[in-house]
Amino acid sequence: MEENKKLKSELGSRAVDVIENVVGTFPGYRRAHAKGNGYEGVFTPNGKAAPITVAAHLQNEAVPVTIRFSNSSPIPSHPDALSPVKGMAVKFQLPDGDVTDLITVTIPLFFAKTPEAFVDIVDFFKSAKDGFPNLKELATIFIKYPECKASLQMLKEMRSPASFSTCQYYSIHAFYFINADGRRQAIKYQWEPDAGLSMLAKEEVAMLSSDYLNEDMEERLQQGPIGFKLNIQLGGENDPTDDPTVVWSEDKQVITVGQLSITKKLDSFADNLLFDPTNITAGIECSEDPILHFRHRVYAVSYDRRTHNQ
Ligand code: HEM
Repeated sequence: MEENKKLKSELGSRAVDVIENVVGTFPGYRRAHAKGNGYEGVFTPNGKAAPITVAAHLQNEAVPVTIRFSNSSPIPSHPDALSPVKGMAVKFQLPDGDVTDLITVTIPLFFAKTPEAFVDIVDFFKSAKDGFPNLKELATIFIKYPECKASLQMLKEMRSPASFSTCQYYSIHAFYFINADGRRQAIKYQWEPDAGLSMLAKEEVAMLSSDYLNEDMEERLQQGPIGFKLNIQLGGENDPTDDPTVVWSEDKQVITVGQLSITKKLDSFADNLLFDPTNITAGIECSEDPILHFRHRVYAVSYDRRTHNQ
């Protein structure tokens, strides 16, 4: 048991090491989603989740939130347009003083089903990054991990968004909601933008500054708050709860459970905040997804290094 725990913890460091091997080390920065900005806002639940979860922020009382929008790249100087997947991390401050996190991205599925697959696949990108993608190795990756193809294909087709506020964001992982009777319901989260979806053509992106997303948010916030609906998708019997490489079908029941209103950019954003997808409150449980649990260890390693100026 102890041995198993140690191996798992080592794999967490190994995941951060492989990222650093591919892109380099940027002391003080997150090892993924390195460039981002903080905002504050309010989340107002509409009570529709109350029959299926006792989670405090999903009842009837509005709660303050801290939000971090980010580029997915581990390179902090990467221009916004070069990093099509965007992140939205939300920390809800609960009435009892506790916090709960919800981390989402603009792609609905992930490329790895297990921690080992993540390490192998990212390791492969080292050869691609050196300018000589080893095609034999790529073929081996596809044979060993065919499930990675769907997300890599989607990634290839993704365009840069007009704004952080015009993207739909997905939790990718499933979670369980637990109600007052102890009943469990599998769910996935989505943030739906009030502004609607808007992506840019390649020619439009070429005209923009490397920091255009931050500038866009500042301009929009001068006009008023930025809104998102929090939706949950209810999982059925055949929807996998342990596999982030698979999306649940679109016709699944989707319920809006609350409204986020982002009001202000945080000037002195304490970037030593840690958003952890397994940091959840009573009424919510992690699914069996091994990637979800692995992220807890990886983020702790990244946090430890960046807060020790490594
Ligand atoms: C094996 C899988 C994954 C690994 C190894 C990984 C790695 C990392 C690392 C090292 C960080 C920086 C953590 C920190 O220093 O605070 C990070 C941040 C982040 N990751 Fe992941 N990640 C994985 C899967 C995912 C998935 C499936 C999502 C989809 C929701 C995701 C979304 C994000 C976001 C949005 C952030 C930025 C959070 C913030 O703003 O603080 N990651 N990831």
